[in-house]
Amino acid sequence: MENKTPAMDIEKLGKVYTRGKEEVTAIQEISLQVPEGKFVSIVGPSGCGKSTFLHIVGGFIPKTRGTVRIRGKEVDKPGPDRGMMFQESALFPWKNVFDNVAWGLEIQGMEKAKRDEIVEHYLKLVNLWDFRNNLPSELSGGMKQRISLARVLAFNPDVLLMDEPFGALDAQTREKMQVELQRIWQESNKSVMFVTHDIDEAVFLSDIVVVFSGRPAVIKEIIEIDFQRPRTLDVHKTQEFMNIRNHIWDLLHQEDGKSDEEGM
Ligand SMILES: Nc1ncnc2c1ncn2[C@@H]1O[C@H](COP(=O)(O)OP(=O)(O)OP(=O)(O)O)[C@@H](O)[C@H]1O
Repeated sequence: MENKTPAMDIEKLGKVYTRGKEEVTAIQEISLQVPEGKFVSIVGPSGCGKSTFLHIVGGFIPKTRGTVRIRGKEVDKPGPDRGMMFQESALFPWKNVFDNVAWGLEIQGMEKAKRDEIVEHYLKLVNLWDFRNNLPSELSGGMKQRISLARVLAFNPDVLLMDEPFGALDAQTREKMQVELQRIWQESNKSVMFVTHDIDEAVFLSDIVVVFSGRPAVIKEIIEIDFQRPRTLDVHKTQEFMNIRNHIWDLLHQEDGKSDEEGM
């Protein structure tokens, strides 16, 4: 059997937060392997530890136990091999779209000609090249998130970590962004770990959906989604999609109250 190094390899990860004298176990123990090029979503009850998990993989917060490897290399702090995207776009309001995407490359010391070429490539990939001279305030929420995505991709990270990136968008824009993200992901060929509250979003986008239990998080189930790509929004109407969605819904509702009660 082929034995390829996974893009992300999380082994026996545990996280305990300390609040004064109190200890909060956010993650009991999670092991997860994300194969190269796959799109993996994480869903789970509110407060179960999804963001904590993603931020540990990103190296933004320290783990208590376990190991995180990106393409076989152990990591415990942020690095250019991991690109992170959040719910809010965090663009510089005083810089135009082009300069927002160029910024990270500029501080890396990349020469201008090369930088300009990369920025043009990614702004075209997210279909916003015509808006390169606009300020973020002149753009819609969906456009801002596409620029954030262009900015992250411009760094050419090995893996993309996304924490509810469409959480602040209206339902229709959100669906359009899912279709766009699928296209961009297929063209860029990255491995993705995507945290969402939205079951439909997870099923539509993913090769694999990982369902977390209530806090402290463990993996409740790993579900493979094998609808053909590229998927269109019509896939929502198929019986198979509805069956998977209902199954995940049942798994999450078995967990009702567990995280919130303890997490208050
Ligand atoms: N800095 C912190 N200090 C102490 N406890 C924390 C800290 N950050 C998160 N927690 C606790 O850890 C648990 C998991 O939080 P986390 O934000 O990872 O969950 P989540 O599943 O992403 O939540 P949501 O779905 O609501 O976004 C919660 O009980 C939260 O209160």
